[in-house]
Amino acid sequence: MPKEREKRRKTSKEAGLSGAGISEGFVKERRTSCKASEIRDELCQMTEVRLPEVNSTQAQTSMMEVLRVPQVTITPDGGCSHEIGQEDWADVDGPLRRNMSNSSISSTGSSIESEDDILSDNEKKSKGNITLEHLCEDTGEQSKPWWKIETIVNWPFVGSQRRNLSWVQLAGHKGNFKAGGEGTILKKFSENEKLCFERLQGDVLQGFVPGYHGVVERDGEPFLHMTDLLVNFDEPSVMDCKMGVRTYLEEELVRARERPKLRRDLYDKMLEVDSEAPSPQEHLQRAVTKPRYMQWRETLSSTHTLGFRIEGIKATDGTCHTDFKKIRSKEDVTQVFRDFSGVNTNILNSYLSKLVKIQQALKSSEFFKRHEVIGSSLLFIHDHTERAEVWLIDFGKTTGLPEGQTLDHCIPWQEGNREDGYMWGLDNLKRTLGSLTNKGNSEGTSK
Ligand SMILES: O=P(O)(O)O[C@H]1[C@H](O)[C@@H](OP(=O)(O)O)[C@H](OP(=O)(O)O)[C@@H](OP(=O)(O)O)[C@H]1O
Ligand SMILES: Nc1ncnc2c1ncn2[C@@H]1O[C@H](COP(=O)(O)OP(=O)(O)O)[C@@H](O)[C@H]1O
Repeated sequence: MPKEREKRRKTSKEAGLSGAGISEGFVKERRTSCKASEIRDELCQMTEVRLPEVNSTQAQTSMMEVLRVPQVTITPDGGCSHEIGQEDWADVDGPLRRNMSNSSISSTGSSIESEDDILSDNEKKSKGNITLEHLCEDTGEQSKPWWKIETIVNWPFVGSQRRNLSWVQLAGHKGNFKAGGEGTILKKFSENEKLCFERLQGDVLQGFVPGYHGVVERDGEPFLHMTDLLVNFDEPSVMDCKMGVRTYLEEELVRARERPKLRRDLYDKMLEVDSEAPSPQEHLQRAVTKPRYMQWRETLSSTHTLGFRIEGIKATDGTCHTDFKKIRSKEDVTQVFRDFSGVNTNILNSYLSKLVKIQQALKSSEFFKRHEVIGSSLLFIHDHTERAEVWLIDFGKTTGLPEGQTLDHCIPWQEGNREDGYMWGLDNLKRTLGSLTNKGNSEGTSK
């Protein structure tokens, strides 16, 4: 695997409602400077903005979305439409196709993509219940680490460990996880995620992320060894919420401009959801760039409107659902939470108090202050005992800022400021859950 790809191997995620579903502070801030129509026009000029068709009742919300997250459409010539040339076509359909999708704008930041990048979504994306393979022999030893760094931990694997593990993977790429020792899992190595785990040790957020046990090698491949968060639950219900107003790194945008790469797999994924989503040019080239795909996904879902989106759910009946791409409005998101929690107020209150603790920890976290948190998720887990927990997972695209720079995580993103809207999304998530527990809400099934 090319080194660069390992660095940014998708392990991904990230996020940000007020009563009106929109940050009032932000709206006020913009109102003082100019009218919405002027801002829109300005943005449309600065970037190629794709405004969704809206009816009058949606208009204000949609406008605010546009204002909060500028849409930057990357086209193959770096911003302007152009006729697709022979070279581009070769990239899309020819022998270079493998390289094409592994552009410098891929999630991994690699300039050469691996074979799995040309697999279809169904082939490469995990959709729920899986069996984790156990790569460890019962020798009581792990294979000799190839990794020369000192963070490798000799984790004491024991003979009684399970060979295979029924597990739930609601997002991410297939094959990214293996069973670890008792109560642990192995995730495909990413230098970036490793750095984050190391920096999180000792930070106030440590208690809110999976326990980290270092890097281990299995079958010649490095893995991050971490606690399986499902382990103390009995047939858990699980939800993955990807946090933030943006799901791609600024550097991916920059690279896409400098060296745009067309991806047929992302075009195909777009078509599966909405055959009218690609522009005429994109239909012609049968490919889109990754930022274009990611921005389309953000606008289609609640990422832009609420600063978080639902990626996947394992429901109480054991079924898994990952078809939430068009869950966008506050009402739709709330309905998904209603179904997920069964409107059990004990569970909802536990989730809420956990979110409050997470928010407090985030506010004082040095790690959070100094990182652009992209593609990270909050993992909600509860079971029939009404135990309910929330953890932060997936730091594959969480990136440290230059020395001295910090983020607010609430102010709107503008290219260059690296803001991610995580806190705004968390606020909206709390409001969504809170709306289901309001006193006087006859739906509550307090037990
Ligand atoms: O959810 P869908 O619509 O399938 O789109 C996926 C997700 O955004 C992945 O993020 P996550 O893993 O956080 O869910 C992302 O991986 P990155 O996080 O590596 O960017 C994939 O990029 P590619 O792997 O480049 O296709 C992208 O195709
Ligand atoms: N430590 C963990 N414990 C339990 N489940 C986890 C853990 N980490 C990840 N998962 C599961 O795996 C899925 C994908 O995880 P993630 O870290 O986002 O992988 P990727 O980087 O491939 O996107 C999550 O949606 C969740 O279901």
